[in-house]
Amino acid sequence: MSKFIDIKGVRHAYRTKNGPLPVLDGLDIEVPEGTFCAVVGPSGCGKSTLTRLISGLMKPDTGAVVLAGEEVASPRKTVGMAFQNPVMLEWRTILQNVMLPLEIVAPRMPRAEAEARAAHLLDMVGLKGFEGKKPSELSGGMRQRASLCRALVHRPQVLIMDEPFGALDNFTREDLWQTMRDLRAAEPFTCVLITHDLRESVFLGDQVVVLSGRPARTQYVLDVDLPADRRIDILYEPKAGEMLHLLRDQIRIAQGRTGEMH
Ligand SMILES: Nc1ncnc2c1ncn2[C@@H]1O[C@H](COP(=O)(O)OP(=O)(O)OP(=O)(O)O)[C@@H](O)[C@H]1O
Repeated sequence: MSKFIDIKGVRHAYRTKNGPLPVLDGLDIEVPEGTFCAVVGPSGCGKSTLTRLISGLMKPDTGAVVLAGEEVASPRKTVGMAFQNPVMLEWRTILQNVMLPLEIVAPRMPRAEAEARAAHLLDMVGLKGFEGKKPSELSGGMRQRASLCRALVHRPQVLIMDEPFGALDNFTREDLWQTMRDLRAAEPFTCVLITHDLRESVFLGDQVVVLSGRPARTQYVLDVDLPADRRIDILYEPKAGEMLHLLRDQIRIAQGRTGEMH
């Protein structure tokens, strides 16, 4: 499969008043089209910086981020983003919030078509009947579902998610993982997910990239050889268990804690 996102030899340092702070140092990630890449690594290693580079909000000092054959040099309209705390506009209904990217990316799309597209996605994530509610009338999990719809409404080339389920309780989080799986099955997209949750990375990922401690390089890449229509139960099976052990060991190495007991 061709690489859709190609991150090659990326190095980056932030300029701070105390001098340069190297954050990424030798990052190589290849994400084939239509696949899901989960990125894990120690706290503060540079994961969010990576999302800024892919979305074109920043350019690396050296190396390149190539998206669909083109080097990313400025912010992209064809990227959808979802974060831990979805910012929803309280004066707009859920349907109107979900439609927002279409107003920016496809301003000529007839309103009825935009509404139908947004309503279809809300239906898919189980929010049929909530289209007319205001964001504050929804639970955190429901708001995150709506935020996923908003990130996907304009059919982005790439969906970037930075800890989108981090603030949710375990059961809601697992529900959302299954929603993600169903959304992908219905409308394939290429995705990069930043997460601290190894179970999440194995359940959702086609590959899991482990970053080293700061400055981060690509330390390890795990191919998640599990069926695409996986169910939560699969996480309790030996194959997934082995992957989770391996990832935990890799995180320990990334944290520089190789000598510790398991
Ligand atoms: N704009 C900035 N200017 C200077 N330093 C920054 C800037 N943004 C991030 N940093 C620093 O760069 C390092 C990496 O930050 P980043 O947010 O990418 O890490 P992260 O892996 O996403 O962190 P976490 O796991 O805690 O979410 C941190 O030490 C952070 O303080």
